Amino acid sequence: MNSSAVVHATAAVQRPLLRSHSTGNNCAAVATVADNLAIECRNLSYSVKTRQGRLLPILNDCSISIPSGQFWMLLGPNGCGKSTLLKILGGLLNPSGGYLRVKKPRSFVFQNPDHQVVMPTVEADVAFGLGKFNLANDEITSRVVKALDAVGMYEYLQRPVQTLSGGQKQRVAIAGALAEACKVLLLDELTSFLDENDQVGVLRAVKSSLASSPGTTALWVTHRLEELEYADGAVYMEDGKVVLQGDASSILNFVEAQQGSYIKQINS
Ligand SMILES: Nc1ncnc2c1ncn2[C@@H]1O[C@H](COP(=O)(O)OP(=O)(O)OP(=O)(O)O)[C@@H](O)[C@H]1O
Repeated sequence: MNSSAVVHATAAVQRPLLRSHSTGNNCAAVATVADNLAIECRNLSYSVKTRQGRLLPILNDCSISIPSGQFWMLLGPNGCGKSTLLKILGGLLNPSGGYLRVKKPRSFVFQNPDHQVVMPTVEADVAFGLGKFNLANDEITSRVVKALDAVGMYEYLQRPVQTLSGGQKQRVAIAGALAEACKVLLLDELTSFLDENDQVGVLRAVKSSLASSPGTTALWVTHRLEELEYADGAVYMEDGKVVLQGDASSILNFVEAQQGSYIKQINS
C-alpha cells in the first residue's frame, strides 16, 4: 500500500482524539509525495467564521517543505498560528485553501502529557493503537519493544502509567506512534508542562526515534529557542504567515536578531 497521500482543501474534517493517534487513512485523495519531502504545503490558508458571520483569517499563504527523515521545529510568537498549522498537517482541521501533501501514516502528539496515555501499563498503552492492524502477538510484542527502546523507555514496560513523569508519558505517546510505523510525527509543544530534565529527555527521545526509524520525520512546535540545537531545520511564523524556513542555525540567528531589534525599540 502506498504510504503517501495528498490532503486537498476539501477533505472532510477529522475528529481529534486525546492521545497520539494515526491519521493515515481518511483523506480525500491519494497521490505520491516526492520521496525526499515528508510535508509540503503551498499557499495554505485557514479562516474561521465569527459569531457575526465574518471570516477571520488565521493562516495566510503558508508554504513549507520539510525533507523526509529530519527533525524540524515550528516557532513563532504566541498566537501566530503554529498549532493551527500543525493541526492542518495532522488532518485535524481542514485548510480553507491551498495545497497540502503529508506522508502517511502521520501521528499527532498533544501538549498535555495526561491526555496522551490511556491504558493502565506502558506496554498496554503502546500496544493499544496496534489493535486495528490485526497483527500476531509476536509482531505486537516486537513492535512495542522496538518503539519503547527507541524512546529509552524499555525498562518501564510493566510500569503503571500513573507512576510516570510528564516527560515519560510523552515518550510513551511517541512510542505508540512509532509502533504504528508512522512516517510523520507532529508534536505540539510537548515540553510546555515539563521541567528541564524531562524536556531534554523528550527531545533526545525524538532524535533517537528518528535515528532508529529511517525515513520518519518529526515536526515539533515550540517557543523555546534553545531547543533549536536539536533540530535539522526550522520554520518561523508570525501573524499567520510563514516568514522563513531553513537550517536551524539560520532561523536561530534570525529570531535572535529580531528580538534584539525589538528590545532596542523598547529601550529607545
Ligand atoms: N476556532 C478559532 N476561533 C477563533 N480564533 C481562533 C480559532 N482557532 C485559532 N484562533 C486564533 O488564531 C490564532 C492562532 O492560534 P494558534 O493556537 O494556532 O496559535 P499558536 O501560535 O499555536 O499560539 P500559542 O503559541 O500561544 O500556542 C490565535 O490568535 C487564536 O486565538
